[in-house]
Amino acid sequence: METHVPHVDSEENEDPGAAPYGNFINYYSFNPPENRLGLIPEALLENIGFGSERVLMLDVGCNSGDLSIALYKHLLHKEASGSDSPKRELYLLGFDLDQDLILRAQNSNPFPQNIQFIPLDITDDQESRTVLESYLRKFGCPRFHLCTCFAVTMWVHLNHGDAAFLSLLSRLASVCEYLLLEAQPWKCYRSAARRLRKLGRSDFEHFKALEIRGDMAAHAREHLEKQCSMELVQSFGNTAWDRSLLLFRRR
Ligand SMILES: C[S@@+](CC[C@H](N)C(=O)[O-])C[C@H]1O[C@@H](n2cnc3c(N)ncnc32)[C@H](O)[C@@H]1O
Repeated sequence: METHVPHVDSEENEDPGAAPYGNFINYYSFNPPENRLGLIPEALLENIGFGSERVLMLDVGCNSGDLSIALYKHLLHKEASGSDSPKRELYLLGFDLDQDLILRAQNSNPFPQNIQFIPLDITDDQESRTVLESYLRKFGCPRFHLCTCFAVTMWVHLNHGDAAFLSLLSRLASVCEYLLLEAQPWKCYRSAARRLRKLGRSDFEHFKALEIRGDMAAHAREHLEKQCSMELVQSFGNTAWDRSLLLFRRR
């Protein structure tokens, strides 16, 4: 029997006119957390050497928090099984520029002691530095142990240009020991821009002028390795939307 599933192969096929920063209100109905979680080992934190100590995570552009929370549970699962309380102290700070999405994340947060969601625009240099440093200071940590940035780079790039794309990567590298990055491939940029045009709206401000184009994961890797003292340690493979999940570490 044939089932009719809407043909959605990337978020850019949704209406970017209504969500020009990728701030889709129903994101997880078409890209459920499992799509990414399936590629990420449950024992990731142990594998990268964070034994039983306190671990701080940062999730950049967390939307309504569904993936942040699912990832939090995923990474605790292994150790939590067989005992009532997880052995590890895991804290997660998720932020997004969309206040409504953050409100939803806050209202459905099952672990408010350990997970915090706040509104923040990563392209606001001063504010993001102040807010992230103040969070880290509370824990007496110089950096987050793990920063995740899923499907955000393209939106920063399209809306703010090449320099902002690179400084996003530099900023992330400067605040963490490990960075798990899912950068949207170039074909997604084209469909996001095409879709906007179809809706009769003008292009993303920077789309035509972008010089960084082509293999976006390779560009990100080059910048992180050459300019940010990071190195690629592992690729977890490609998601159903053909995006690679790359893990970098501070050298
Ligand atoms: C496509 S969604 C991805 C959500 C989530 N990271 C995931 O992959 O499941 C992109 C998110 O990035 C957020 N975003 C875009 N530009 C941002 C910025 N400059 N600062 C913070 N968040 C941003 C959007 O509001 C949106 O929620």
